[in-house]
Amino acid sequence: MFVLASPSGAGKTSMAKRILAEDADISLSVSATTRGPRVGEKDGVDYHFIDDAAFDGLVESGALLEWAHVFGKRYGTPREPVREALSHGKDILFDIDWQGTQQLKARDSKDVVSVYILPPSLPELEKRLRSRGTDSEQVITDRMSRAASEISHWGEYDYVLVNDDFDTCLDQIRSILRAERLRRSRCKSYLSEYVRDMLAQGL
Ligand SMILES: Nc1nc2c(ncn2[C@@H]2O[C@H](COP(=O)(O)OP(=O)(O)O)[C@@H](O)[C@H]2O)c(=O)[nH]1
Ligand SMILES: Nc1ncnc2c1ncn2[C@@H]1O[C@H](COP(=O)(O)OP(=O)(O)O)[C@@H](O)[C@H]1O
Repeated sequence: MFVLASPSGAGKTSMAKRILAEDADISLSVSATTRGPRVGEKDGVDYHFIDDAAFDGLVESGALLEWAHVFGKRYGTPREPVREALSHGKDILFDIDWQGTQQLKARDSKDVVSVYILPPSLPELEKRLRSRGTDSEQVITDRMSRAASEISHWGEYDYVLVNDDFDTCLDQIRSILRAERLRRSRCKSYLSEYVRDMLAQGL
């Protein structure tokens, strides 16, 4: 379970899209949300856009692995696609906030790798929110007013990157994925067989 988090506008969704496009071994956990779609966002691809009643239904039936209030809306991770991906040995990428990250880690901290993406500066963060061209002035002001409290959670993450140059940051994310996939604990059964066969073959 690979988590990318950041204050709104720092670039996590753009990074996630590039990783998902180039790496067939990782898929996106598509969250459910009560916020409306932005221009260009597709239902079922970027989010499952649902109303409050439908969200209540998901919470009550236990269909969400975690959920949280963010910017006055609700966002949550459907449980089943995560179980399905993990059962097939696939990695899964989460674009979720610090509350969701804490909930995932509380469930299974060993299998969660978390990355926090910082902006180079607050003015640059605001510039990116504006340049994205998807949010009203009110939404941008609201997100900027919460940036400092969002950023205060950076110390809870395994890796912390500064997204100044896009390609440098993307490459750092790729490196983290590559290294984490090589962790002994994740290759244990394969390595046990490999070492057993190698030793059995002798000199
Ligand atoms: N806990 C939790 N947070 C989520 C989920 N989906 C999205 N978020 C977070 O909600 C926040 C707002 O997301 P969004 O409205 O897409 O705005 P953006 O961050 O500016 O792209 C971001 O911090 C997301 O990472 C989820 O399923 N669970
Ligand atoms: N390193 C970067 N330099 C300049 N602009 C960037 C960089 N990374 C992302 N952006 C732009 O900033 C805006 C916000 O990025 P986005 O991925 O939507 O952020 P988030 O998902 O964290 O809210 C987008 O227009 C994106 O193209």
